[in-house]
Amino acid sequence: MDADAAPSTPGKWKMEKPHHHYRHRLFLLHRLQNLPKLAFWTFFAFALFLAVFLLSPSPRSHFSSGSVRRSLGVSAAPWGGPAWEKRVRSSASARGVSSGKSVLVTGAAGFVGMHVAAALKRRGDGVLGLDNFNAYYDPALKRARRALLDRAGVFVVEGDINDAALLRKLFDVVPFTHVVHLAAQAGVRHALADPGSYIHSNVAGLVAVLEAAKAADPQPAVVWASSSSVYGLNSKVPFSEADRTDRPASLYAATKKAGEEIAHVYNHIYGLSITGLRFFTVYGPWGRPDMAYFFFTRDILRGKPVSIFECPDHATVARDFTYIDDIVRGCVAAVDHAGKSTGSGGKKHGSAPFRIYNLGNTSPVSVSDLVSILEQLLKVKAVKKLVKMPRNGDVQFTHANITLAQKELRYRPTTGLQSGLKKFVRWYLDYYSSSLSKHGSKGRTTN
Ligand SMILES: O=C(O)[C@H]1O[C@H](OP(=O)(O)OP(=O)(O)OC[C@H]2O[C@@H](n3ccc(=O)[nH]c3=O)[C@H](O)[C@@H]2O)[C@H](O)[C@@H](O)[C@@H]1O
Repeated sequence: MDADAAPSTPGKWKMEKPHHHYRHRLFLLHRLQNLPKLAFWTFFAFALFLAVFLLSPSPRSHFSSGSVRRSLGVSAAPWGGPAWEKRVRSSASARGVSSGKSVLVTGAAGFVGMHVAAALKRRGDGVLGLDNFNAYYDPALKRARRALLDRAGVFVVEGDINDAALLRKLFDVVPFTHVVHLAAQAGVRHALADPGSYIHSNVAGLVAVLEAAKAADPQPAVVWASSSSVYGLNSKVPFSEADRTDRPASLYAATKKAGEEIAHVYNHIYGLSITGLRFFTVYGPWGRPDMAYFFFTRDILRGKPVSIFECPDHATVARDFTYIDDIVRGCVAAVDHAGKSTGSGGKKHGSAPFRIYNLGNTSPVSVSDLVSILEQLLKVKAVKKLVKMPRNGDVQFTHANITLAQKELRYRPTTGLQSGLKKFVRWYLDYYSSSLSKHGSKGRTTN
């Protein structure tokens, strides 16, 4: 017996007795007598295995959970074929004498994804988008963002980041230099309702993307979206990258924190260059309808009450709201400063950059001030309800220290909340009213 395999509590196993070849012969005899039975059970086990194999999902959906996909309303679009590959290649090809970057943007039909993809394309990079168009919020808004990218020359492939075969195919067709990974299950409070979707997208999905990047030749550099929410219950302000992030207040935050640790592993083992960006409450035109500034605007216009959270001691709840154009500049700078991955064939050949930056605005504004600005811009008085902050994963306060991003990325936010919201409101009125006139009273929904 292997000494290491022995139990630590003596007397639980009986030591083997001698004369074991005599017992072995008896055992063989017994087996021979039972041969018909044995054949039956072998056949039965094989049939069972075959049935399970045939009924199980194909390897294409290896990482995906069918129920999660269905609950999110994700539809798998067909992909592949010479015409599709041609479109993928052409979208991902850098134009003229640009830096020659070829970037895969995941979550390209999302808020930040659309803006980043458009900005990279504008300056001449090749850009391919990927998005699963799930129904977490109005997919029509995502399709409108896709139409905008389409006009800009960016093809958005419809597919899930958990589809390992699709990712492999994309890397086979295009030697991407960079991946900007923005696909995620966002929203702090929704994690109470659908925890599985956060694990599916932010943990399993991130691993699927890093697996594809690690296996690609050449390996791309990866820039991805973490979140200010990783600071959780940290009370030291402003939040610096070196501060504690081991006390998340929501499952969303926990999955983003897990993502940072997972990213470290892929950098350490496979030599992937990885930059994590901690976004602070990003807002602006083409934003997300699940965010407070967005649905406050809708509710104020409809005369519906808006709930303003406050802490039990009446302390204000505040956010370091950051305008989308500032975030886009931060993302593009992160791409340009990413440095190279060093691995090939799944092996690391030297150390590669591993970085984390805060991208915030550095001036927190209370939620009640946010509502006042909206009232003034919309010229409508809000019906305000002060509500004790529910225990839903929200934290009281966020405030970014951006010294590191300033130094290394030359990141300098320039838009204050008042002027940023002005641009958002202009877009909102235009987007929803033009839709109203096009589609009659049904209009666009902002769910
Ligand atoms: O910074 C981030 O990393 C996160 O920013 C936002 O999360 P959050 O800051 O909670 O943004 P909102 O959901 O728009 O909430 C903004 C503020 O309004 C408050 N709020 C929200 C809803 C409500 O009904 N009333 C209310 O006062 C929240 O407590 C929060 O202080 C995004 O939703 C996350 O996806 C993102 O990762």
